[in-house]
Amino acid sequence: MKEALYVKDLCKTYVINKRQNNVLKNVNLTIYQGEMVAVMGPSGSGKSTLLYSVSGMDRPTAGEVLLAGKRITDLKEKDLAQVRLTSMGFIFQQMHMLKNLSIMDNILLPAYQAGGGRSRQEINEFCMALMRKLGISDVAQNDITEVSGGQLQRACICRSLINQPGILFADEPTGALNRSASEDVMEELNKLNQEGVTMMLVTHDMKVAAKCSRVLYIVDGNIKGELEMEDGDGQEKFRERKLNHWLIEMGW
Ligand SMILES: Nc1ncnc2c1ncn2[C@@H]1O[C@H](COP(=O)(O)OP(=O)(O)OP(=O)(O)O)[C@@H](O)[C@H]1O
Repeated sequence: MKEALYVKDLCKTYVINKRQNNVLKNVNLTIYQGEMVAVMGPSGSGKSTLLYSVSGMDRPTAGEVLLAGKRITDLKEKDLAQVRLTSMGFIFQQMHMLKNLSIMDNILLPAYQAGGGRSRQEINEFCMALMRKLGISDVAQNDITEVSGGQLQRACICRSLINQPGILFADEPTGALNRSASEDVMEELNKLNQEGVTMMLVTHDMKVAAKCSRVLYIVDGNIKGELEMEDGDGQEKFRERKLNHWLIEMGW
């Protein structure tokens, strides 16, 4: 299996008023292509910090990160921004969409910014296909205030995929959604994963994590354990029970 993300001895320390807060302490992990990995753990354990540090949204204090075999830890900001734009997709709980643009224009923007070999027509057609796939083509021309939370999150997923990234990072992708919208969004993410999109997502939601192929449990800046979900685990309820037992063992 090919490595999508390789992380070695990753440390992140925040300094506030001369006081050091060692949030990540020598984290090691590998995510293979095609995996869907959930990161769980208590509040303040460093889940979001880990996601931001491995995805180049934030600079780690020490350690190295390889994206599809390429070291990104010491890239200059401009080069790192290009890697983020072209090789990574991001989905957040708070959807960072631009207010004066339509849903479709918000999705298109990163593709126009990235340049590359695709013509505007190719990009537009790809965008339309993504919106059809995620079931939001009928709201393509709506303003971002004229759609539901679930539709907006689907638009964010389209935007995260517009540059065909090697890996998707998501921080509480269903955190702002009600149960039914959350289930729909997870179904879409699962489908994308089955089509080969690699994902790393932070979640507090057991139902969300139970749909992933592997779960990492982080405590106080270290990965305390990991649970592999076997294909044969099949049934949703069975997976949830298996995860629940394991989380209790982890001290959740
Ligand atoms: N930009 C920052 N500057 C200083 N400290 C920060 C910053 N971001 C996070 N921290 C601190 O790092 C620690 C871990 O925060 P982080 O957001 O990674 O935790 P988390 O596990 O994602 O928590 P939650 O589940 O509550 O979202 C916390 O003590 C937090 O206060």
